[in-house]
Amino acid sequence: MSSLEEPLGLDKLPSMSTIDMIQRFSSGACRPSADDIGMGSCWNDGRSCSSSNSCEEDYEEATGEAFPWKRHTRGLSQVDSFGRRTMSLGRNHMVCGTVWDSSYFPDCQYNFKSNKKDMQDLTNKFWKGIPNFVKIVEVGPRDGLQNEKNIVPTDVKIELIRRLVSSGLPVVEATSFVSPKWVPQLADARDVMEAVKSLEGSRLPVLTPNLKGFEAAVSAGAKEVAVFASASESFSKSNINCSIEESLARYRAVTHAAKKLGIPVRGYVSCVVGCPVEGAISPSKVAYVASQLYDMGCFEISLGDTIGVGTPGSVIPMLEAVMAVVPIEKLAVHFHDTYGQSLPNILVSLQMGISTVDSSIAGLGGCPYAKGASGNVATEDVVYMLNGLGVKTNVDLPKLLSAGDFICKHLGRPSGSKTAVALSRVTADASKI
Ligand SMILES: CC(C)(COP(=O)([O-])OP(=O)([O-])OC[C@H]1O[C@@H](n2cnc3c(N)ncnc32)[C@H](O)[C@@H]1OP(=O)([O-])[O-])[C@@H](O)C(=O)NCCC(=O)NCCSC(=O)C[C@@](C)(O)CC(=O)[O-]
Repeated sequence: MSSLEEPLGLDKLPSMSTIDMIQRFSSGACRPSADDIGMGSCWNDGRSCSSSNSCEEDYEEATGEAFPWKRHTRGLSQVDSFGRRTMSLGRNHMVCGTVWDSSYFPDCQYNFKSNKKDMQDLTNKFWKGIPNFVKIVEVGPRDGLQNEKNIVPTDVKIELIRRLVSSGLPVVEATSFVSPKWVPQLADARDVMEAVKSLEGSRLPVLTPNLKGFEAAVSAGAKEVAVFASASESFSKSNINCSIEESLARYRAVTHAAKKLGIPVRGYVSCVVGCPVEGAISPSKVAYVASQLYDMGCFEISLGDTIGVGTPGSVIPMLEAVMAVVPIEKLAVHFHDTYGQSLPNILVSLQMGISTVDSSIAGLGGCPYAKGASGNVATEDVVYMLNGLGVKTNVDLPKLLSAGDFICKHLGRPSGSKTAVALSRVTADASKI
């Protein structure tokens, strides 16, 4: 089967009851232990990886508990505040000449209004496992721009990163120290990193496929890196020109070198539900690669549906297999939106207890070595959904929209974010009144 023709559903994977699993995972069974949260295994003893992360401070302030990324099941005592939560937007945010008025943000207008009893019932039924805070990892400057036909000028990349950082995103993946022959779009990685390395407020990891890339990244000022393996043998070969085992050996060398320097390493697993060549990928393969990355010291494992063929029917069994070998609080999800399945996939991931979500501004993205893959889920759409769920992200939506507007104007095409398109229509209509 061409993996882009049919959605991967339960019939392609071990049979499991979706509802049973959601209930199992939403019952708080996956709550992390107190000493095993966030980047607890990050090498930098004594370094609080959260030190430069303003959202973490807000999170601490909101919950009175130490960050990083401790997941909390929403308790009934929080129901009241949930009902009242809205985005804290000032009025009249300027977005590239557009007036973003908070009264036009639908999630303010349509926030759920109900009595306390109804809210408690709803919370019990559907939202029990959803975390209070979700860490968004913005991958647009890397995953987004690596796939652009026309190479984006360095100063535009730098300005995009600056805007994304100023929107409150806790992590903005800045670029890739890969071979410029393989990805010419990011050949200016050193210049980009040198220009953004002093920006405060967000962590700025970069991709490193081997020791050469790791050393170049560190000498350009990177303080965090990411390695990227695949659950598909064919994709590993086409993306990084080596087998899965060879890639793991390379990444052991990278994590070893990083450990000596106290640099945290994130691990990606791509093709977690489907591969453009091999079709469906078994959850056990994903679990194997994820556990290898975790065992070598990656502080977080991002599970990528690289070609965007997953549905909740295939994502749930995959997550269940990975959660059996890697603690849930160390997992992130990374969905491409080829079939428009990203938001449902994110929602079930949250219900299963995941609290880190990758996304890309304006839905930019795709992998040059994954034919047919479309962009990532748009960050604006993820923030809009999380705002609607009352989940905190600390991201300022108008500033995010402004960043999206900036890059789309540069690229000369409309945003891939439905939220951005809808809100720009709303404000355009309002300005005619
Ligand atoms: C891994 C390699 C380097 C192997 O590439 P290779 O050709 O097998 O490497 P090599 O070791 O034979 O070296 C060939 C040449 O590349 C140079 N080289 C070697 N390493 C580097 C480096 N780090 N930086 C700069 N140059 C490098 C090396 O010095 C040499 O230069 P020459 O002697 O010919 O002048 C190559 O295949 C590569 O760069 N691949 C990266 C492809 C890529 O970035 N793909 C997109 C990533 S997105 C993804 O994976 C999915 C993800 C993470 O987004 C999650 C999801 O969406 O699901």
